[in-house]
Amino acid sequence: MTKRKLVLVGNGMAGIRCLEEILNIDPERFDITVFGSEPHPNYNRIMLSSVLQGDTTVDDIVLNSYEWYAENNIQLYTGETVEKIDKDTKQVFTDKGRSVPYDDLILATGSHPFMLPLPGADKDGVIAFRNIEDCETMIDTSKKYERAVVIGGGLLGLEAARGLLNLGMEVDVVHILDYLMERQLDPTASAMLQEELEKQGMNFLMNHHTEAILGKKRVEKVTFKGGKVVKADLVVMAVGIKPNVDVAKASDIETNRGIIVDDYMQTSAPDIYSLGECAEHREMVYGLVAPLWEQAKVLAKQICGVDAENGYQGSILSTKLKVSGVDVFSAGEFNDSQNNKAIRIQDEFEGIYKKVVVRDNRIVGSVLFGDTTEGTKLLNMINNETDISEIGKVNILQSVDQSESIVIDMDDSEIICGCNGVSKGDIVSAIKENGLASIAEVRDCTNASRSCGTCKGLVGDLLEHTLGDEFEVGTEKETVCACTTLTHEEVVAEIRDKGLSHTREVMNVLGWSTPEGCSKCRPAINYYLGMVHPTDYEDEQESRFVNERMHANIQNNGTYSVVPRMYGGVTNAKDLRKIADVADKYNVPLLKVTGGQRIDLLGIKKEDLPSVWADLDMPSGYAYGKTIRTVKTCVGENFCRFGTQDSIGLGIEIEKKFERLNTPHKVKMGVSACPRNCAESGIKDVGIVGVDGAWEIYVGGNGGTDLRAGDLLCRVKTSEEVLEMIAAYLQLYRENARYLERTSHWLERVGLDHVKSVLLEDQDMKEQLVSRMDITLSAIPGDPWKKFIESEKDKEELFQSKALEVTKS
Ligand SMILES: Cc1cc2nc3c(=O)[nH]c(=O)nc-3n(C[C@H](O)[C@H](O)[C@H](O)COP(=O)(O)OP(=O)(O)OC[C@H]3O[C@@H](n4cnc5c(N)ncnc54)[C@H](O)[C@@H]3O)c2cc1C
Ligand SMILES: NC(=O)c1ccc[n+]([C@@H]2O[C@H](COP(=O)([O-])OP(=O)(O)OC[C@H]3O[C@@H](n4cnc5c(N)ncnc54)[C@H](O)[C@@H]3O)[C@@H](O)[C@H]2O)c1
Ligand code: SF4
Ligand code: FES
Repeated sequence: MTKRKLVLVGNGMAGIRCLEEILNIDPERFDITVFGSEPHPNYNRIMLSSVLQGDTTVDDIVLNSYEWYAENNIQLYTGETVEKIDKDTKQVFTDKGRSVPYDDLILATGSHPFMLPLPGADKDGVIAFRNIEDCETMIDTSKKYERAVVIGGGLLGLEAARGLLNLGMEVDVVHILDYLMERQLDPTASAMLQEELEKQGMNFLMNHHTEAILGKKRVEKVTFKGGKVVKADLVVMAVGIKPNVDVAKASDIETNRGIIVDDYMQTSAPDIYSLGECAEHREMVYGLVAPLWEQAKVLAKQICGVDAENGYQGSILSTKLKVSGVDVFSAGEFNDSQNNKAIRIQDEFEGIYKKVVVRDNRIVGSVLFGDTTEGTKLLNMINNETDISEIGKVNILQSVDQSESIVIDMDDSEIICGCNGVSKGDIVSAIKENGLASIAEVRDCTNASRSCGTCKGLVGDLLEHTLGDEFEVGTEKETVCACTTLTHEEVVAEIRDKGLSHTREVMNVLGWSTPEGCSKCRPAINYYLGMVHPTDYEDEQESRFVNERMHANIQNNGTYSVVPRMYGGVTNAKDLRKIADVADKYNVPLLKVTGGQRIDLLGIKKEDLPSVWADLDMPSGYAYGKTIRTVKTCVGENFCRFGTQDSIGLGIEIEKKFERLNTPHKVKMGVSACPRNCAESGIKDVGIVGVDGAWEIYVGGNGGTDLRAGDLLCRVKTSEEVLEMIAAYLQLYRENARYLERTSHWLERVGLDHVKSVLLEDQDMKEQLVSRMDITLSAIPGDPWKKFIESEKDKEELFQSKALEVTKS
């Protein structure tokens, strides 16, 4: 039987995916010819952001090598554009004068980036961000020039801006509206995103209408309505895309915004089909990859004469911003409306916001910020229209979190990794056939989880489900960040083994992919170096989170909150008067007693911080640090009729001993003098409870998002023993936890039994821990507020230093 001639116009993600599906169904059916305007084989366009951000290379993003085309007998013409189709004689004509006949034709021509028709838009240095060449232009430009302006605060603009920052450029992001990513986020998530990105060093020109691009041959300035002018050596336009309908239009195939197709991807012309960003289905054109996988499946069946059942029914959109250190997910209907109700969780301390939009007991949309682990699961619930009436509404996010059954119940054809179109069936067979045992191995073999990472949880569930007991949760290699392939543990081991002593040295010697590191790895390395070399490492303030560098907590309106130290939560009339005087003098809008029994002065202007500290003349309460925060105490034996122990005395002693100690994450403690637990010792990182003639020590408690009751570590008789056990426990945590891992998570990871075996059964080890803690405590510098009050130079540096502005604090 003679093969049918299939011509594919567009050598991009949608077209080639469809060919792969066709080859799976019936590899002998067609003689295939592919035309692509770009001079490359098919590559993963979505990974261009990662190339720009320095996380991967152009070579690594090729999806189908030239060999793949050859092996499948596909005639590929790269760098050649099809200009016209003759529907009567069934031929295509290219810009190189070639004509090729077809029996079936697929148009997968993608989109053109939208370029604002501004005066000066044709100058050198004005580009889009769509292909490998754009990416290379940005990388080259960053070697010679300093200032970039990105127009458009959508997904593409923000990913481009992050990449340019990584390349060392100063970046202004111009956005026409007053909130970012309005097509994906509600105003709350958008405001949180902007704040995080500002901390990373992005400068936003919100509500700005670009008017012109100035310069001789090359761009030099950008001007805006209202007269504002900014300098620019590079302008990247990221203001949306328009479907590429050029060849369809030139060939009288019906188009609207895109090439109009029916549910079987058939255009108005016989034997001509279309899919991907250029296709318009039920008045929708898509700008994301997930719909392409579904369209490719339908079209492959249709063109191979296999029953495509109901055809393509449209897709629910979901996106995730690919910016290192910022987790943002959005799916479906995310805005409030009359018919929808929303469930929201917002944790301002951890910078987490989760919103699930529900209609008629079905989830119809979601926005996640700060923690996107539930993204793919929620998307599946949206797609499957899961009835949630049986799930307590308030607990829905938790329920989603705990749901193990989603992957089990999924069909083999359902997509686990939307970015790379990898189905459950693909992953399960890869695990079985290749003996894969970790998410990294699945990623290397199937591409699942290679891009945005949202699907990692589901891939892990699948591994667990497929391998059963052979899969150990937590054996996953979790790298510090995308700059390195090393885990936290490996980095610490290398620092110790190789005697590394500076952040830059760690990055150089350990082969970091980015010379400056990023907002995830720099604070972590800074912490590890200080932990390993307690007496001689000079803390690198530039690698600290903004709150830690400013020694105050930045608030949503840009002012700061100031919390002075009150050991054990005890104060006196003199300190209260000073606080009251400061409140009057600086018009402090809010004075608030905190959960840790301190007084918080909120709304302090940045420039007033040193004088407020001077007037208070009290030590810093470190309410902003990855350190010992507070030791909360109950009144205890001095006043309470139930108290049998001096909880206040012990609490103050603990706080004085461990104050200013650097820890992987914040540490909160509590001392209660009886099991009534008025100081909430049961939900503290370290909680002490007085019982008849003894103290019980609880560890790993947490009163935050992941509420956890502490585990009883031991019971000791004296306050000296309490102090010693805390020293050993905290040192064990400091040496073994990953940076930004709370004690509760660390304890769950390593297990209480392990901690007990070290602290209670190995006296030698315990003594060594205590001794290392003593050395560390002896080298802790004095109060930071005092330093700024006493030194004009330090004060100046506080406001001027160009420190790393990092994300989560
Ligand atoms: C930087 C960046 C990051 C992105 N990140 C994400 C993401 O994280 N998640 C996500 O879902 N989506 C993302 N996208 C969008 C995603 O890449 C696109 O939706 C997807 O590539 C569309 O595939 P396509 O095949 O329809 O079009 P394309 O990939 O654009 O392929 C079309 C190809 O056809 C060629 N062509 C056009 N006309 C002709 C012709 N007449 N003759 C020959 N060849 C022709 C074009 O040159 C092009 O190579 C991103 C896009 C960019 C630019
Ligand atoms: N992570 C991802 O999923 C990802 C990443 C990059 C790109 N993409 C896709 O690539 C395509 C292109 O992305 P995009 O961000 O350019 O498109 P977009 O349409 O999503 O966003 C464009 C943004 O530019 C703003 N804008 C429009 N005109 C402007 C002007 N004159 N000045 C300033 N701002 C202006 C809009 O308000 C909008 O927020 C989209 O389909 C997007 O979904 C996706
Ligand atoms: S914990 Fe016990 S001793 Fe302390 S205040 Fe409460 S009741 Fe009194
Ligand atoms: S869903 Fe983005 S990498 Fe899998």
